[in-house]
Amino acid sequence: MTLSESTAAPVGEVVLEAVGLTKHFPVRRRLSDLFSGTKAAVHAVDDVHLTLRRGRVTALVGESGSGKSTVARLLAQLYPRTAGDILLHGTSTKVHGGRRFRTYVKRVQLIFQDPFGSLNPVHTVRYHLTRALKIHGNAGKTSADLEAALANLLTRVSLTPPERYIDKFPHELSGGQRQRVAIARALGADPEALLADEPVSMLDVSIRLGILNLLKDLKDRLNLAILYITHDIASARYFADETMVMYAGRMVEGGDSETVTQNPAHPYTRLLIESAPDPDRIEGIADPTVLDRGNGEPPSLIRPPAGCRFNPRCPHAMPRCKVDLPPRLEIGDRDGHWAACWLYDAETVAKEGIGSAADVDSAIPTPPALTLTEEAR
Ligand SMILES: Nc1ncnc2c1ncn2[C@@H]1O[C@H](COP(=O)(O)OP(=O)(O)OP(=O)(O)O)[C@@H](O)[C@H]1O
Repeated sequence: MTLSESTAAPVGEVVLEAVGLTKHFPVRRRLSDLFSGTKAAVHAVDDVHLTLRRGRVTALVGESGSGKSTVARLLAQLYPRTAGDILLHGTSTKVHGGRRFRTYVKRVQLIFQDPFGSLNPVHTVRYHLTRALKIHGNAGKTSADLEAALANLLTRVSLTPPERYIDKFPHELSGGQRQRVAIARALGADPEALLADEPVSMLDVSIRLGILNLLKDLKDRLNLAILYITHDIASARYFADETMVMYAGRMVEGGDSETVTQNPAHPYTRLLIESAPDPDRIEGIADPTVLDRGNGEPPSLIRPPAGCRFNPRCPHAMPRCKVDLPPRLEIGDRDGHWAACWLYDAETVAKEGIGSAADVDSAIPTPPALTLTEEAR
């Protein structure tokens, strides 16, 4: 088997789309819920729209609990969705295990954050990769084909020479090498899309950039569509073509990565960037006053706030923000840059007059240029 290097599909071709994707996890009912007839649920993901294209990385950024991993698991069809749709090459897909699931995961592969947990400690690299190749029909017909395919996979993730790694057990490898094996296993399916859920967050800081560079190389050579999930918005600027920001289960801003990270529009994105570790700030840690200005904690997802979910923390909240959910509004600086924020609706601002987008610029100045954090280096 040879991996389909730079396959014939054009760069930018849409592979996977989330359309109004929603996931509510039911929570155990209390006695009072029984009497009131309410069904409590964690609103983990609400009305998410995103598009993954060949040869492009889309970053999904947000703080812990914002729903990023749930989006990845929904796209991987590991969870049934509450509402919305997942389109693979424009066709609605809903699979529950079995052959249809296998056909789906051949095209869409998930890489987990923990390379320790995702590889079985009692099996060698050879076992893990052979299994992936066989399951997805890429092992060839002869043992020589299989050996060539195994060597090809290990070479593709820069574990060379392959014979040095092929018979090792996971515990004999470093964290970075294990993550490379996990990526090679995903490539064994010869997929079109990779869903990378915080692929470097559990790795030693010194090897993170190597794994991100590997994914970038795979994107280019194999023309893969990559979803890169991270809480580190600086690495999104470095690695992703497009960045989407999530807050409390909803998308709040999106656009090309350079614009979203250098000219963020949504007050939440600005706070996220200001609170990102920055080597230029004292000891490289976040300025504690920054998030204070944002007023505390993310909201309960069992009873999320009405209107914009960021309104209780937003220093610029207007009365309408507490009532009406803001739609995606074009910012106008770059094609495709949008924010779900009433500050970009001239009519609302004129009527409620509390703080226009221009006022936000002076109150929360556009943060300084983001550099790749020490963490991601
Ligand atoms: N199986 C589940 N049952 C109930 N609630 C869940 C389940 N999985 C996730 N949640 C809740 O859904 C919300 C979103 O979680 P999710 O893991 O998707 O966020 P995240 O942004 O990926 O966070 P992290 O970066 O910490 O992984 C959280 O409130 C979480 O507690």
